[in-house]
Amino acid sequence: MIRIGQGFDVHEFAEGRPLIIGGVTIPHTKGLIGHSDADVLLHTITDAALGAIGKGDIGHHFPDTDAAFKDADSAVLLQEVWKLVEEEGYTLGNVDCTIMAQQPKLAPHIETIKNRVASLLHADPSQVNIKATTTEKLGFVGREEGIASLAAILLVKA
Ligand SMILES: Nc1ccn([C@@H]2O[C@H](COP(=O)(O)O)[C@@H](O)[C@H]2O)c(=O)n1
Ligand SMILES: C[C@@]1(CO)OP(=O)(O)OP(=O)(O)OC[C@H]1O
Repeated sequence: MIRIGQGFDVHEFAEGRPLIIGGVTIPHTKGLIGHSDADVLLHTITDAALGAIGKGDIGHHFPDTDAAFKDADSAVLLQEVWKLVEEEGYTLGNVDCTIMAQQPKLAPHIETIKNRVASLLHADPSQVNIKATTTEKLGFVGREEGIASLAAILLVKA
């Protein structure tokens, strides 16, 4: 049995915030804001996993009106969702992600992010692919107002 899911998320930049992507703190002049730690990549993967098992979205499971999730570590939220995935009998086939960021340059951090995501999904790094792209200075990403992210995930059950 296989199940496919996709995810998309956007977070806005603000001064004085750490930039956390894929559970990794990336040195930059500003970070992303949200109710949680605003880890745009982990939110995208969380939504893709929930989509694959037909269980709604991140805001349904962790409402941004609930103080319990204020400044939440998005790695913990993903781990909770991954428990649901495993309870359904699925493991990761592969996940492919695209991060849209004009700045900072993410290439030096991709390997670290990939290893961290693989560990959160109880998978081998070869099952995780992380890509980065600018939007050629166009739109909100191009104006460095925020970062967007996309993911496609395949779950497999023996
Ligand atoms: N934030 C980013 C964006 C892109 N990269 C790397 O640069 C390559 C070229 O980007 P284009 O937007 O011009 O296609 C891209 O393939 C990534 O390898 C990056 O490291 N960080
Ligand atoms: C993660 C949650 C919960 O803290 O808050 P945000 O950091 O605002 O992120 P978003 O991508 O809007 O997803 C759902 C939320 O309920």
